[in-house]
Amino acid sequence: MELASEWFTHAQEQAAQRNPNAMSLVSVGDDLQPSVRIVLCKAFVAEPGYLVFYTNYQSRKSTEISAHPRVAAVMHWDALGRQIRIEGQAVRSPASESDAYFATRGWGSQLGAWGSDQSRPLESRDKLIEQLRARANDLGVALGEDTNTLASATPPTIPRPPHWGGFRIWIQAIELWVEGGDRIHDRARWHRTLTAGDAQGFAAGSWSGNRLQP
Ligand SMILES: Cc1cc2nc3c(=O)[nH]c(=O)nc-3n(C[C@H](O)[C@H](O)[C@H](O)COP(=O)(O)O)c2cc1C
Repeated sequence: MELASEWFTHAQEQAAQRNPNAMSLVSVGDDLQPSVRIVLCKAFVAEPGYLVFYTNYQSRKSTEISAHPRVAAVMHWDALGRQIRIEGQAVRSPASESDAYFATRGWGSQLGAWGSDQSRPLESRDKLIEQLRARANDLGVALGEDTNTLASATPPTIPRPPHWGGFRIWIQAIELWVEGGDRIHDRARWHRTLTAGDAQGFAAGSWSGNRLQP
């Protein structure tokens, strides 16, 4: 976990690519159909071993995770020749942590979290703008000509919507992959057991691991 966390930090520092904290996140529906999308990893907590991403709690991914908390994720830094694969279980972050992160976002992103019912059907782009303006109005935020500008000079205080927040992915298995010449890559995988603890965490067993053939 320490090494994986170092890789994650290194990729940010090197600005290895746009969104070096992007990861593909897989969830599974009731019909066992996996679905995948990119989300941004906002924290890599080596001890006790979880990742954090933020999203709409009513989105497809969140609905699937609520019913089936087992997820998989992958990060890939092409310029660095590195990949991290993760399997684990997702639980909602504590509300206080989501509040703290939400408060660091710009007002535009904060408003966006209120304005979009992520993953729901949409009649037209215009309807979305209408919805965004109406919700901004409900929050007492006056927008300018377009939705990217404010009518007032002072940035508004926008609270976190109850339907938006973080998930912690508790890591049960992790593989580090380093690109090698002639496809002779270097792979190692570690795993541990996770036993359900309190609502927001797990009791984790000790890690064991081994190298894998490329
Ligand atoms: C680079 C990039 C970063 C993204 N980051 C997030 C994110 O952190 N959270 C999020 O909910 N969606 C993020 N998205 C959008 C998701 O990929 C996806 O479209 C959205 O979450 C809806 O997914 P769902 O319908 O499966 O729930 C990102 C997309 C891209 C391309």
